Amino acid sequence: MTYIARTIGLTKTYGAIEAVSDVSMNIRQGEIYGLLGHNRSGKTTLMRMLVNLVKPNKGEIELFGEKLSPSTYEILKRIGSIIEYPLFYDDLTAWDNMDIHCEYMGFSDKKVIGTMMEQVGLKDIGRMPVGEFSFGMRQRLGIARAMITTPELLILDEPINGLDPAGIMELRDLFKRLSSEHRITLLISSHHLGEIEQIADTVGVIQGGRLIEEVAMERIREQHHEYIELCPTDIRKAVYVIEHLLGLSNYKLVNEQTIRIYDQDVRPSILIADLVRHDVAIESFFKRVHSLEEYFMNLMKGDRNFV
Ligand SMILES: Nc1ncnc2c1ncn2[C@@H]1O[C@H](COP(=O)(O)OP(=O)(O)OP(=O)(O)O)[C@@H](O)[C@H]1O
Repeated sequence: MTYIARTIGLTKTYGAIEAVSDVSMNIRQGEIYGLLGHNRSGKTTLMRMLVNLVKPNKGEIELFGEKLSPSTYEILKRIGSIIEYPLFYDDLTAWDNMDIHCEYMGFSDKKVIGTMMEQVGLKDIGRMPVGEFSFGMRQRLGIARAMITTPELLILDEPINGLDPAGIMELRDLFKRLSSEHRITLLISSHHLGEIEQIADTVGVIQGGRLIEEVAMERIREQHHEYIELCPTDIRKAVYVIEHLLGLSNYKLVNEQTIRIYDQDVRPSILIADLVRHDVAIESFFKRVHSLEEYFMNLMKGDRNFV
């Protein structure tokens, strides 16, 4: 397993506040890692430590397999980040802003500006002053700027905050493209469960500075699919009919009264009709939809700050 970034027991305190508490996170190469947590849960502090803007009190950070130290410089060039609100010279065009940034970075290949502007969908409006940009356009320009050095890891703190639905959709597509077409690893923080759920391959849930969960979305989806639960009057007969006459094999006996059917293409009304047709009476029945939201809500113990 190749990890592009790892933290081991990372802790940062500000006076009496433990902003980040014993966090061990693992970001795999090429994935979109969603860091989910409500306000003041420690997301920004964690990200700032990853790029050496804040020094941890305890713990270690490994980037591209190398241990980060206060004097690390070279490996940080392989990372692009927007951790603060991206600032630009508003009177200058997007293109000029990018150009100035290239000079500042000592980066000579300006052709790359065009490529980056195209990737974030701003090529045609590169000559427009940034002051006339919408919030979403500024965010995209910020991402283009963070990508100018073609980073392998892109760290974005709450990039969709304040965007309208169209802007959110555009950024979501951009993130997916950066990950799938350009093989860039992304670490994205958000307090929007729905957003993280849609884009992330791995989700890290941070609460009160602690990483309380780190899990592949695929695993959560596998574990939380829907099922039909029914209590027939004669469970043996019901099992016989379900297995031999209806050909369903993905079921489980929960106890002596209850059966759960996990086959996803079974329509409840048709199942009941089929069972009744084979003389199996049903005493109770319900369809369970265990949503991802429910999973995370349980994890956060009903923390309603998530939307
Ligand atoms: N420079 C600082 N000095 C003192 N306390 C700080 C500092 N930076 C962060 N904190 C505190 O650390 C905790 C975590 O803050 P952090 O900004 O990392 O959380 P966050 O999840 O990014 O929240 P938000 O989305 O509101 O920025 C908060 O209680 C915050 O007040």
